Amino acid sequence: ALEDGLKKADADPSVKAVMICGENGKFSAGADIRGFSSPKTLGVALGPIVSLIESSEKPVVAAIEGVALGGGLEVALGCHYRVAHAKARMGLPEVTIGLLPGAEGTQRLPRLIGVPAALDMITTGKHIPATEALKLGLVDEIVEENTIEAAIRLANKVIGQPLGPRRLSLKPVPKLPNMEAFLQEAQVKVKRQARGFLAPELCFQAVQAATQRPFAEGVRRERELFQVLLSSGQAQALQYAFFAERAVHRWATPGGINLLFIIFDSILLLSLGLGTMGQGIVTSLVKANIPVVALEQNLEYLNKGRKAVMVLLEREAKKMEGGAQKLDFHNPARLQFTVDFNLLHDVDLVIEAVFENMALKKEIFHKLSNICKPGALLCTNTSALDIDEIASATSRPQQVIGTHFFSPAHVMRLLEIIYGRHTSPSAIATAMQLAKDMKKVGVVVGNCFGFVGNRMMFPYVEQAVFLLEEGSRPEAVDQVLEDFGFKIGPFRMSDLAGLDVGWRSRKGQGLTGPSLPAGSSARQRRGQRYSPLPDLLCERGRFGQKTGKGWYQYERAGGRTATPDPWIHGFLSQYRDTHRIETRYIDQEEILERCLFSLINEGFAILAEGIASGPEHLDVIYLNGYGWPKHRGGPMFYASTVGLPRVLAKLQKYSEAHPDVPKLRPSAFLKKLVAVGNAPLKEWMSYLSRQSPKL
Ligand SMILES: CCCCCCCCCCCCC[C@H](O)CC(=O)SCCNC(=O)CCNC(=O)[C@H](O)C(C)(C)COP(=O)(O)OP(=O)(O)OC[C@H]1O[C@@H](n2cnc3c(N)ncnc32)[C@H](O)[C@@H]1OP(=O)(O)O
Repeated sequence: ALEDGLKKADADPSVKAVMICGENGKFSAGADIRGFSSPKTLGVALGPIVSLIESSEKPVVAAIEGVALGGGLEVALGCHYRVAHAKARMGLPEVTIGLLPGAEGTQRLPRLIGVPAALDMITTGKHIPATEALKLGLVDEIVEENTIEAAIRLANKVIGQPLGPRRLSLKPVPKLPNMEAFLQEAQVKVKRQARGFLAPELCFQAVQAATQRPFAEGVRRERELFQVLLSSGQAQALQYAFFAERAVHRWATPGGINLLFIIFDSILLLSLGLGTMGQGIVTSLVKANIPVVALEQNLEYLNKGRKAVMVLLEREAKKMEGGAQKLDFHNPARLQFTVDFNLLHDVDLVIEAVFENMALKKEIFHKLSNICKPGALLCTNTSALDIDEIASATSRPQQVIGTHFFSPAHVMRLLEIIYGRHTSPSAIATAMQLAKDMKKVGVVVGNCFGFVGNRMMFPYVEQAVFLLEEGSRPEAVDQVLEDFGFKIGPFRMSDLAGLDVGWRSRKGQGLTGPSLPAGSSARQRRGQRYSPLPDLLCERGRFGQKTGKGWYQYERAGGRTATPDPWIHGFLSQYRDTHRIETRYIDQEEILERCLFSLINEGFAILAEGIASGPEHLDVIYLNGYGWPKHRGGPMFYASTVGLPRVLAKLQKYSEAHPDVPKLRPSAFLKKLVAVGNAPLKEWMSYLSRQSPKL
């Protein structure tokens, strides 16, 4: 349509200028991402159309409203002038779906805004607001009112002016005094951050080509690099992740109810407990512009919590400086701190974020149930506790729901939303809307120990520790998983989170500590293999970073630089001698497979039990809450790329070698999917004959 329109305009002498805009207040979100997996649509090349726009003999003005992203912004870059609405956003987000701007954007953008700014936009894919675009010179004008009228005004004004200087392909890339050194440094940074993710590096190479070659040759290079990415599995994984994130917004209860109207504007929210999680939750709520009351049990905790929240909010306000939105946190109507439980009468929604202890939570929910107004929704922030048991302490279990935030709660995007046996659809809808307003990804899951994310994490961590017993070292296991793409491996993660957290939970479950029955075997619990290694470290005061020693040693208590610890190596070998464990060399493949396939196996069990409604839900949880490398699409997508028969065969092999480890025993659902001929991921759920009552 663009091509036809331009040709018509060129041929019609009564047309003096052209304005390009989008429909319904949006310029363009770029190419249809679904089209990248269908070879038919790839024949339509956008680059030549952008060139056609640029070569027009009549001035072409882009009127940018809403978004101009990817191919959409590339179209705008072909125009001779760009006018944007003040609320518009622009960006080249192709890198986030595993690609690079493939319609000459990598060659035009550096010519317009310079290499450093272009490189930043193209390698990160960030969206920038119109105000920033104006400062960078990406747009010529921003308007508060009618963008289209403003663009037409500008078009009329420039009729007859020379177009040569407005054609970006004819401009040289602005020089930097130290271009070579700048590029070298930028490449090192991109490589370091990418950890096996191809697109940022190829984006870099495309921009580098703009600095080294004439425009046409740069475009050729851009196309070559685009093709490399297009055929890489990484682009498919990221595009799957894009749609998976949107699919989790669609949820349904067992009765098929999936949406109720929630009016959320005037909600007053109460956050109960101002520990680390509470502080992050309050910060996120203020950022989402939701009026919030923060309640603590005594003044000492309240003042400590208030101080910490203020530090976080000041930091957030700094980050938002220059943007359209301001953080309003000094206004008591938006944020107040109190120890007065009477304020509970007025709130519409409570998020309880006290210590992870069932007795304490039940006591609090009993109190909430008595004080809060009838319609108020009661959310509990828990990472593993039974929602039904917490709800049983109230007279309104239909309004009790789990909201599992991830630490730090003002940074992490994931919010697991856990419904109990009695939770109503409107409670789920409200929690989902809250997630959206907080700019988080809400994923609705069923109620079981550890819910989805932590339940899948347990076998992964368990395998990592078993590997140490059998002969590996913390740094070897971490290295394999970090090479796979995780930001940090399981042992570095455990040191960061604190080994005492798991220790407390295992004591609570009677797996260690005083409640462990006398005469229990050191390495068996309830007939299954158990490793006491983490408990032994805790007994020696090695809690990780906070004590300066854990699976690694640190420069000091609270230090962050992990160094392999010879003490741990000696301790492990003594442990193996004591328990007569034969030490063997464990290769990288076994480390990777045992950790990942046991996690994936649990994922299949979760799907079969109806705890989550599809593999996309599990993948979105892992991508947004557990640092799973985005370019691998999430654990279940990864399993589909490895091939389910291979995953099954490996689990069978490891399970035979370790018959006392139930989490290595292949799930019946995985076996079924292999038996029906390695069903594609999209069809997995159709092979579950009977939906579990949990759905
Ligand atoms: C003028 C362009 C013509 C293109 C011709 C094709 C030629 C092909 C030649 C290749 C040359 C390369 C071209 C270019 O360099 C490559 C690209 O442009 S890749 C695409 C880049 N764009 C993006 O990555 C944008 C992705 N979208 C978003 O960031 C957000 O969706 C949004 C636009 C900011 C809107 O956010 P929200 O308001 O929160 O809404 P949703 O996210 O829920 O989206 C609503 C709905 O729309 C679907 N959707 C959004 N963008 C795309 C897209 N680009 N392709 C397909 N579908 C898209 C989204 O999935 C939602 O639908 P649902 O999944 O809920 O059904």
